[in-house]
Amino acid sequence: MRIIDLLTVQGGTPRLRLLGSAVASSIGGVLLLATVNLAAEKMARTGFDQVDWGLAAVFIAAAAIYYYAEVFLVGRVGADLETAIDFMRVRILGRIRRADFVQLERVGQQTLFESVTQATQTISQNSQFIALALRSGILSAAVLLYILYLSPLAFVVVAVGVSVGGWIYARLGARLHRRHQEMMKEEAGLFESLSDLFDGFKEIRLSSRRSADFGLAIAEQFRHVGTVRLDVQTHIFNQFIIGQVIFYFLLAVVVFAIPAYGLGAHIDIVKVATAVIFIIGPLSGLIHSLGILAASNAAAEKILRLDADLAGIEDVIEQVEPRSLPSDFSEIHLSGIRYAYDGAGDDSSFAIGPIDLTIKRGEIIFITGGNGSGKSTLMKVLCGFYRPQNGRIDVDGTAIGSATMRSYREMIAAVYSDFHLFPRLYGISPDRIAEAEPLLRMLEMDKISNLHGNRFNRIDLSTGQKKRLALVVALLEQRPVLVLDEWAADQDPHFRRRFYREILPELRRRGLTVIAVTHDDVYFDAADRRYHLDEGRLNIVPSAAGA
Ligand SMILES: Nc1ncnc2c1ncn2[C@@H]1O[C@H](COP(=O)(O)OP(=O)(O)OP(=O)(O)O)[C@@H](O)[C@H]1O
Repeated sequence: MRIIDLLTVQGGTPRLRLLGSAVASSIGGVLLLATVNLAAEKMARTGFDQVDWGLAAVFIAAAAIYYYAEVFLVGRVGADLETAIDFMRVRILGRIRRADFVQLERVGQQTLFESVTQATQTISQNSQFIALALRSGILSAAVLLYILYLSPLAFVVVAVGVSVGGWIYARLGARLHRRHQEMMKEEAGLFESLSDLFDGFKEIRLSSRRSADFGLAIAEQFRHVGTVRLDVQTHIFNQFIIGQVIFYFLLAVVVFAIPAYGLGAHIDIVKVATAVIFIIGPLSGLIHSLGILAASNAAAEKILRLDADLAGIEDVIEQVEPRSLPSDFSEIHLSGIRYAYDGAGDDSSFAIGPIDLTIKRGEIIFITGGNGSGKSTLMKVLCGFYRPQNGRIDVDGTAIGSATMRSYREMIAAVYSDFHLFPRLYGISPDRIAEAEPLLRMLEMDKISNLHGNRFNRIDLSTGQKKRLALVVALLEQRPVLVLDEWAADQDPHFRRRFYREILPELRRRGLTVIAVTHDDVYFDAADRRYHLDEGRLNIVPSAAGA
């Protein structure tokens, strides 16, 4: 059971603890049953005005054992599962941070999101059902043993009845499970349509025909999901009723069929019937919780599989002792770099290279090229996210490999075209935060957003404004190399001019090396050199033509 694997992920002995308390709870339960049966039998023999205080004391003790074992069991399972989930979440987040970039892209955000949020939620919401299933299973077995003690024949009858009933119930459950899966699929489709509604709100509002058409389609989807859900509810109800009928039928076998064959004289029918009535509770609990347990188990499987997958795609640079690079560099050299998506040699996949490029310290280099020519891909290779299949990157003659990659990445700050602005500054020491003010002024953001401590007081900004804040953060990192991917594309003409004519020269004065992807042909002269990418091939543009 994957849910139990999840429980034991941190080591310790939760299995034993659970089993111990489930056994204690079951002993308490059977003791309650046996005491009531014994007291009833005694009363029938000695008269109804006689109270056996000894048995009453045993009953209270059994009730206390049952109560405390149950409370411990349910509480403990919940606590153990929450601890395990917290542990797994932190471990998975750590693994995501250390994962190989390309392989993480393949895992996809959806899987990560589902496992870290929805799957963990399913488990923690249903933790009590694990305890219930365990306790109900053991208690049912204990009551069956009690019936065996009362009469081997009654035991056989009840065991066969329970097995047949269980089989019918499980068959119904399998059908229910299939319908449930269908319902989940339909609901996922509905969720997608709702996302369309929010993401495409503007487009929908702009066209009344699209809006009406979309409304009809989504209403139809709602109707369909409603029908499937009703069908699932009917299956659940049917299963419940049939389950109850099976038990009553079992009771009827005990009180009618056994005496009918003249076997009643050898069996204490009343005690067996009481035991059968008693076993209905734990058996229904077991069957009910098994369905929910299956969902928790599937969720645990999802989490554990993601954890294992992420462990398998840990970036190699995390597995080796990092080596530092000299703090001052003179040049970064890319030689014979070739990178192809989806593995080398696949003709259908896009590839860049072979690329030769030398970037000298303090230079401003522009990379230009049409849409899909490979500019962002080159930036990802340059930043060390994509490992080229051929070629190498050198810093002052030192080849960048697994051991030096971390130090190499530490040289680079970047604002990508699909940048993310964190509302908080992470990894920037408090004494550097004071340097943010002049940077915010330089980027004309000081009147719009400021740092309060290490947090921006506003990030509900336009894309161009957010990019300016992202550049502030990149500059606060004080790395020698700055990579900008179409940074100026979202800036207004005034600020675009300021960026190319004032800010870039200022960054050059500060000694930064800037590699910028740009389409702004008016300002190509702001670079020391310009390279043009054409279907993955990089060519220098002679300065007379470009700069
Ligand atoms: N993760 C990926 N897997 C496979 N192919 C990809 C992936 N990302 C990009 N590509 C392909 O690589 C090619 C180059 O993409 P890239 O984003 O580098 O272009 P670009 O020059 O930055 O384009 P744009 O100017 O439109 O931003 C495209 O044809 C794209 O389909």
